[in-house]
Amino acid sequence: MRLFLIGMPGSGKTTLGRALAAYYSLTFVDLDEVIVQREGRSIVDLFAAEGEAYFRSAEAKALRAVLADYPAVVLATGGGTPCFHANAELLRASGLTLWLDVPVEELVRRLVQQAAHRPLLAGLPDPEALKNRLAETLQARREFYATAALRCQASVCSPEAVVRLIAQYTATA
Ligand SMILES: Nc1ncnc2c1ncn2[C@@H]1O[C@H](COP(=O)(O)OP(=O)(O)OP(=O)(O)O)[C@@H](O)[C@H]1O
Ligand SMILES: O=C(O)C1=C[C@@H](O)[C@@H](O)[C@H](O)C1
Ligand SMILES: [Mg+2]
Repeated sequence: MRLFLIGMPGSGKTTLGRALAAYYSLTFVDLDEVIVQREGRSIVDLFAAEGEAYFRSAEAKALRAVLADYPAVVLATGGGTPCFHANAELLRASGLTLWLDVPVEELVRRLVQQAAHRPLLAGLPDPEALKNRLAETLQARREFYATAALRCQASVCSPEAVVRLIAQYTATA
C-alpha cells in the first residue's frame, strides 16, 4: 500500500503519517525531509536563496524519486505539494491519497508560535493576519486537496478514524 497525506501546513501530516506507518508496518517518509536531504539545505534557506519556483521543482523531483524508491510507504507531503507540477494527478494515480481537512481556526492555534520559521507564513503581524493568510491559501488549494480519494474533515483526525476510513474505502473500492 502507498498512502499519501496531503493538507495545509499544521494539519497533522507528519504526526498522523508516523502513527499510520507504525500501524500498517510501513516505512514513513516525509517529503520535506527528503527535499532537505537532496538539496543539502533547509527549506527556509532554499526559499530564501532560490525562490519558490526552484523549491517547487525540487519538491516535484523529490516526489518522483520517492515514488520510484518506495513501492510501499506512508508519505507525508509538503503543504503545497499537490498544487504544483501535476503532483495531485501523480499522487492519485500512484496510491491512496488522504486529505487532512482541518479548520483554519485549529491551524492558527497550532501554527501561531511557528509562523516565523515558515517561508510562506513569516512576517505576519498577528494571529488575525495568520488566519487570513491561511484562509486564502486554503481557498486557492482546495481544488487540489479535493482530488484525494479520502478526506478526514475534523479538528483532530485520529489514527483510529483514518484506519476506519481506509478500511471502508478498500472494502468498497
Ligand atoms: N491530531 C492532532 N491533534 C492535535 N495536535 C496535533 C495533531 N496532529 C498534529 N498536531 C500538532 O499540530 C502541529 C503540526 O503537526 P504536524 O507537524 O504533524 O503537521 P504537518 O501537516 O506535518 O505540518 P507541516 O506543514 O509542518 O509539515 C504539531 O505541533 C503537532 O503536535
Ligand atoms: O504550504 C507550503 O507551501 C509549504 C509547506 C511545507 O510543508 C514546506 O513544503 C514548504 O514550507 C512549503
Ligand atoms: Mg510535516
